[in-house]
Amino acid sequence: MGDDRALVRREPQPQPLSVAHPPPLAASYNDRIRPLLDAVDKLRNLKVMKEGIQLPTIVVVGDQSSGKSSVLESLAGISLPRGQGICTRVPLIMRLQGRRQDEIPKLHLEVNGEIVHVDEDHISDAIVTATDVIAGSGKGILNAPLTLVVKKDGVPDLTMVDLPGITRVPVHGQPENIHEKISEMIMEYIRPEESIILNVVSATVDFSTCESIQMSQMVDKTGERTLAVVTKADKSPEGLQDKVTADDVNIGLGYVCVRNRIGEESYEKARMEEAKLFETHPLLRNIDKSIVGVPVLARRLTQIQATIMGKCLPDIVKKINEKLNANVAELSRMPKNLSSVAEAVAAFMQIMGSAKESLRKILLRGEFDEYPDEETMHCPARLVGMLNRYYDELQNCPENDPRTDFLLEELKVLEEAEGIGLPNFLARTAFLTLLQRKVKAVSSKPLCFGVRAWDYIEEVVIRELMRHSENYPQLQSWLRRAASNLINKMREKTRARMMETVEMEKLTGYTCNPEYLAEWNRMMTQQNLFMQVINDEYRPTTMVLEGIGQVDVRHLRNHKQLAQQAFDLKMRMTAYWKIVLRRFVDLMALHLPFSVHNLVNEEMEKDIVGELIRPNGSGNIERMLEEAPSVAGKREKLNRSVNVLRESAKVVARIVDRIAMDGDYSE
Ligand SMILES: Nc1nc2c(ncn2[C@@H]2O[C@H](COP(=O)(O)OP(=O)(O)OP(=O)(O)O)[C@@H](O)[C@H]2O)c(=O)[nH]1
Repeated sequence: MGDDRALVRREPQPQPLSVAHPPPLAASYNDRIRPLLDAVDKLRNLKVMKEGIQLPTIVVVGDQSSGKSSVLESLAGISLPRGQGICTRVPLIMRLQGRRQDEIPKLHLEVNGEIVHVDEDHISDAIVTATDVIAGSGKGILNAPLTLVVKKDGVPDLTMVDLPGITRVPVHGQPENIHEKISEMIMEYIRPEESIILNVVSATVDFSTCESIQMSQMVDKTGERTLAVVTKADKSPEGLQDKVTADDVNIGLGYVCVRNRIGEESYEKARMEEAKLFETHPLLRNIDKSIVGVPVLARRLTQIQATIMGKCLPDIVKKINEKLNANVAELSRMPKNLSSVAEAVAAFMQIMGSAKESLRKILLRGEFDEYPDEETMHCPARLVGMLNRYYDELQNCPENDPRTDFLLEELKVLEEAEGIGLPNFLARTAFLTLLQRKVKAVSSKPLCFGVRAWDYIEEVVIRELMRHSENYPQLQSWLRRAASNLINKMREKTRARMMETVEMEKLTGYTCNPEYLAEWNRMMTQQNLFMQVINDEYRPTTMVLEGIGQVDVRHLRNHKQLAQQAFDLKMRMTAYWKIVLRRFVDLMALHLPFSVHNLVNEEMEKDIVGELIRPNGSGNIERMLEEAPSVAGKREKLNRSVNVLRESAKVVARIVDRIAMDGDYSE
């Protein structure tokens, strides 16, 4: 943008005079704070915020016509654009710097990296022109800041960001979603903890209905970083004192009531009128003098600014260093350009090697230092959780509830298995028949569990392979497919193993676990009581049996003869069934780590590397030789970011040294 555009002639304006005589703060204080402000401004110019490092910032917000521009004009002693609709269409970073009285004021704008010098009379037009350059000449808004530097006698050393005023109804030419876009922009600026919110509200409205107040309450509930400037005290003096004392809207940093310049008044006249108003007006003169007037506002802002800077600086230094180290480390991990097939194969083997090592750590050894906060990657613990749920599912299978129709099934099986023999001799076939039915009822569960477990392992394996191959995106879809095929094979092996287990359990009832006999004996001690209940017609028929729960045995009074044997059969099966279920779970608990071990240590290499290098392969090795544009882009971005952070680290190092020499800045 050229100077000629900024220097559009207009009617001469009344000469803006300094905001306060004498200057609001002692010169020595300004001398001390200036370097800190310069350092933060330099960091802002370096766009360190794009690196995710927040800077302490005073953000000016307010509803439309709240008097936002007038407050900024009062502080800077210059004229800002005014007009219909929104004038501020881009964030305006205002850097105010005090000068000696004998120095001539200097103003310039920084537009898209270019400096445009301008004089006080034409600053308003220059801002309008610069805004058009940045955001186009329509009525739209854009989150691309414009910087205005004002070096002038009597202005406080302050940097503030002025944002578009909140408007509800779009005027002609404004986009329909203007309200949403402005709100988004405001929220982005006021959300960081490092931002101080300067909320401009008019004395003529109820504060609780102000949208800017409602927005700042969303991000600063206690109000500890919100300061309210109440404008138009002259227009609506009634009840103002009560409003600011009651503090219904939780403004933690307090209120400052002001009366801005009206019409074409000079700034000096405006300050005199303001002082007179708060001295003499019957409704305003009793408001505490520490919360009225533009000079007080200037002093409060510089103090707050110094405090927040002192508070944030150590954190900024820490974050810059952390980010710099992380980016340098990431740059060093970026792949070199590969120039031959041999180099590509070596690079691929390295990917496989490091992925395998990570998988050994995560899946087998349970070391999750790479994912301390991600529970899904704490694999052994997740697998144990899955096994526990699997055991619960097996135990709670409704078909195998021992209480439903207590002993009826046993009776039926015993009747069918009856042969010529001694009456108390328990037929083996009866036991096996029952066992087969029970195993059949749960037989789908081991298979489903196998599928679930491998789904989870697949997620982890693919995630690790993708992480280790992120520098070769051209390989990733093939690698994902190859890993998926391999896991399918593993899943199939587990399925075959589980089917075999189910069949084995159906065929033979055996255990060497002494727990079986101990449990059966314990439960059989209830047999006498059970038979008494069956035989004595007058006894209540519900009873609680250990290992079974509460049962009703009324229906068994018609089967007195076989009931005793059926009871025995039930107790054997109950004791044995626990062993069978544990065997299902234990076997899976041994099978899975063994399979994962094989997968990581043998199958992965055999399968995936084998496929990669087989003759007439898919050409993946050749593809590795061409660097993916996304990787080249990433390298460039990292280099840029490292440069910005190195430069920023130098800026903060200088200021930290200076603070060490001068002492605390926030006094
Ligand atoms: N009487 C009086 N009028 C004021 C005061 N402050 C601002 N005004 C007037 O209120 C109107 C709106 O003020 P602006 O400073 O343009 O308000 P704004 O919030 O920047 O407005 P938009 O840019 O439209 O959002 C103007 O006519 C100002 O002259 C004040 O303290 N007293």
